[in-house]
Amino acid sequence: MGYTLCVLGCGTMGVAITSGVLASIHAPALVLPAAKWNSHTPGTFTPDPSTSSLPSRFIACVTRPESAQKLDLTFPRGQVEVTLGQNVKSVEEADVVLLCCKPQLAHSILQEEGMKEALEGKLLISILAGVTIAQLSDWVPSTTRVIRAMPNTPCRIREGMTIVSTLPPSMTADRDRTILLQIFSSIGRVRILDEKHFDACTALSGSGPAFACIFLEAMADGGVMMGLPRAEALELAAQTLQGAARMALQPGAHPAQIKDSVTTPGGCTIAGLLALEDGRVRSTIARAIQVATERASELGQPAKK
Ligand SMILES: NC(=O)C1=CN([C@@H]2O[C@H](COP(=O)(O)OP(=O)(O)OC[C@H]3O[C@@H](n4cnc5c(N)ncnc54)[C@H](OP(=O)(O)O)[C@@H]3O)[C@@H](O)[C@H]2O)C=CC1
Ligand SMILES: O=C(O)[C@@H]1CCC=N1
Repeated sequence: MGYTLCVLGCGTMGVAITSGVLASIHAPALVLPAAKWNSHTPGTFTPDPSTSSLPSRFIACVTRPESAQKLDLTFPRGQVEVTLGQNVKSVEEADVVLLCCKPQLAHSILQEEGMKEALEGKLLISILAGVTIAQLSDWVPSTTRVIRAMPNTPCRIREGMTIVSTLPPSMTADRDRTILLQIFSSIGRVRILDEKHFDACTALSGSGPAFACIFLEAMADGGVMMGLPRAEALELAAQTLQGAARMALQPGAHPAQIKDSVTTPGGCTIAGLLALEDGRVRSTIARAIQVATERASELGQPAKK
């Protein structure tokens, strides 16, 4: 069942999702760790190994010629139709619309002349931070099925984490559900959560790659301080974080247990851990998630007077 996906606002995330999905179509046999986690972890979506619920045609919308040129160079030749200032026509030609613009632009884009008609009867998946299903539903025709997803940049390498908002009863067993879950499970791990959790998910997994990279860079800096070459320090830090994260995702694993298993009594790990605790690293990181959640809830909302 082929269908057309229109990426309405194809910037960082539009590219990440489209590239990941294209890779999964063109290398479907590749079983990624994220796909394995999906199939082993209760509550996550187990993907259908076939790619039949993935799009057969992609349209990517932007407004600036330089963005269009960049997309033409980014996507493999002929796999994505890049359109410039043609949102309505692109949505008309699509079956499913993936809204990936900035939160503050959603209202004006969805109010463009002819957009309402173009969206009639279609599935609209929004990845916008802060913009609620209620807001989006107000801006589109009543026949448009609106759902939210919160992916992250690792979707580009098919190691994403995507939260999908709880599906309305009308969507629990139908084609929309299959399409939605197949898209995001083809590019990483997927979990369904109530929309009330979306701002926290935006902060934790949406913004999370940035927070993780601060920690990663700091670890590498420490290595450089102690004489390691920069490139090796970065490799050690990244692979170590990846390994620890993958251990933490094993069934029954707990980060405290992993930490304890590294911590030889009287050894160097406990010395380093105490230095981290002196720097209040846990509350600093947790507060970052809190502040980012609060900020996420403001995005796409009318400015306070
Ligand atoms: N970046 C991230 O890690 C994550 C972002 N998100 C959400 O994803 C959304 C996009 O973020 P991100 O990809 O970082 O943003 P970008 O700025 O990279 O992408 C936005 C895209 O929208 C296009 N655009 C702007 N105006 C219009 C218009 N009128 N019509 C059509 N396209 C338009 C831009 O192209 P041009 O300038 O050429 O018009 C650009 O390609 C945001 O809502 C964000 O909250 C969610 C999860 C993670
Ligand atoms: O910073 C932002 O607002 C977006 C949402 C999550 C990640 N990037």
